[in-house]
Amino acid sequence: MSLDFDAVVIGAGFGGMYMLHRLRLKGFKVRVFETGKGVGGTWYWNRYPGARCDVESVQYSYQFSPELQQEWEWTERYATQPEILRYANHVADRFDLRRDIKFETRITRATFDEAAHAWTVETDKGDRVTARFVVTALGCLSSPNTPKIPGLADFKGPTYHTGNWPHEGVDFTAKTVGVIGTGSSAIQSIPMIAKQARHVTVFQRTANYTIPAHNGPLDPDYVREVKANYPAMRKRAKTMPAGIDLRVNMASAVETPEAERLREYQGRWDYGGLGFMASFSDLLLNDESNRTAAEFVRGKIREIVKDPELAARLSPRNIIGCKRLCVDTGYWATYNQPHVSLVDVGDTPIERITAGGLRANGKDYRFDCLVLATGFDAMTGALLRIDIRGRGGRSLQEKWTEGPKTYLGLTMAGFPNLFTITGPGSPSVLTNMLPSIEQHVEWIADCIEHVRSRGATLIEASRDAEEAWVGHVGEAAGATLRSSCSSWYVGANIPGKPRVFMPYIGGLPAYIERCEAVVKAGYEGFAIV
Ligand SMILES: Cc1cc2nc3c(=O)[nH]c(=O)nc-3n(C[C@H](O)[C@H](O)[C@H](O)COP(=O)(O)OP(=O)(O)OC[C@H]3O[C@@H](n4cnc5c(N)ncnc54)[C@H](O)[C@@H]3O)c2cc1C
Repeated sequence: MSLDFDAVVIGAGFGGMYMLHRLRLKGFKVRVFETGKGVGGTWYWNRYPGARCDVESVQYSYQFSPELQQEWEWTERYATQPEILRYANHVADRFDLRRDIKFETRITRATFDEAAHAWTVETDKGDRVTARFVVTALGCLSSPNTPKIPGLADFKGPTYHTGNWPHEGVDFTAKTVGVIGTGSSAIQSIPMIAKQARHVTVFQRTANYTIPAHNGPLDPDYVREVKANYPAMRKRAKTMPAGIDLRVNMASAVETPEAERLREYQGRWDYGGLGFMASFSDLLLNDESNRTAAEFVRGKIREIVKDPELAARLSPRNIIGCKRLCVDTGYWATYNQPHVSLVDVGDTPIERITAGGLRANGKDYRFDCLVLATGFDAMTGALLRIDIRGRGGRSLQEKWTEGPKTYLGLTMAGFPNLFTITGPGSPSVLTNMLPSIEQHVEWIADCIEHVRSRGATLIEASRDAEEAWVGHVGEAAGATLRSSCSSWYVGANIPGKPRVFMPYIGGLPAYIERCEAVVKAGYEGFAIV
């Protein structure tokens, strides 16, 4: 059987773009399919006001190409969505990627042919192509979650989802706006929406923790230093649990005297960003330690928000780090403005959306525009929207009824020749995603090359290897406070989704070591045919 492609890659975000480049370098014939009209993935879709990265720009960059690193100039400590999208387009131009990407085409089905050792992939545009390998680069946060609130279709004004924002932008001037959600996208966008809107009403189910970004222009001396040391930074990223240098303080919060502990938190707060969670090494291991950090942030909310009753309602009650920590610019202070109000819908959920607003707590709230900052069906959502059929016609949906099962977050038993970039069971969303993506792409490309070099046509994870890895992922999660906490990491935001801690929490270095050991042992846990 002659195949159309060596590999089909699904998605043209940072994962799919690098996968295409890497496989091409090895001489493979590749076709990428992408739903959007352009490259960039997350940064193509999430165009809401205030969207920006929470990992510093110089580190939220590809690290595989020294030339790319030298030529690209980031302007701010945390780049905005338009700047990151420009970067993605620059990468596509530099490596001439577009000629192998079919845009505006969604993959709807992928079926494994056991006799031919190949996949047949079908699209919503009627394409039907065959390939030896399929690599999904669908993203962990790419399937927007629209909650099933009764009456959503009754709303007469415009409704916007932060994860699928209109490309022409939205002008909220003189409008009243209702925002549902207080996750990361809400925390970034509410201060910006409030700058334009006549009134903003925020509907909050769970208060969230956020740390100031202290964003600003990049100091040219700092950029020069970073550029001079990029190769070292790449190596170092892979030795850090989160894929970035958060300057982890190895001390325990509870064993540190209070004055010193508060100094550490204050220093991290003043510096800003995700490093706050690295103030002490046991914040996610010990309830008491976690409480000291959580209480520090609650104290800050009380300082910033003038109305004590409002400050109390904005103060999170769950553990800090339950969800990915947010990084903001002026979030808490936004609530001091008279035209911004907060409605709690945690204990009494929204009853229904109405033609002119919504009804909650027995009260009607009216607004012109509705913003759904309601997040994503994380990690598995985009994969399960494709009808993927492995051996015996068995679907991925059937395989994952009790939660996702993978070997290394990269492959699945029963689904030969299929690879998942940042799949469930890999560190992915718990890290700076760029080094995680690069490590996956390089591992997958090497693996495919290895199969070819053996004159083989099939590689498949064994059930035993998969079970052992799933067990290890669960054990690692169980050792932290995160596993028992209600968040999208465990699918808690999606009704009916199995409650399983999906990413691998053991850290990037341990994960990379395991992936490399598997290769050294001759692709241990795999059958190569
Ligand atoms: C608002 C926001 C901010 C973020 N900030 C950070 C940050 O600061 N640091 C960080 O490390 N990570 C961040 N992330 C995570 C971010 O998703 C990753 O950093 C990275 O962009 C993921 O790249 P990707 O290529 O894996 O996936 P994505 O960028 O999600 O790309 C996946 C692509 O697959 C396409 N696709 C999906 N299904 C199909 C299909 N069936 N057929 C065809 N195409 C399909 C989608 O259209 C999309 O373009 C953020 C995520 C969001 C949503």
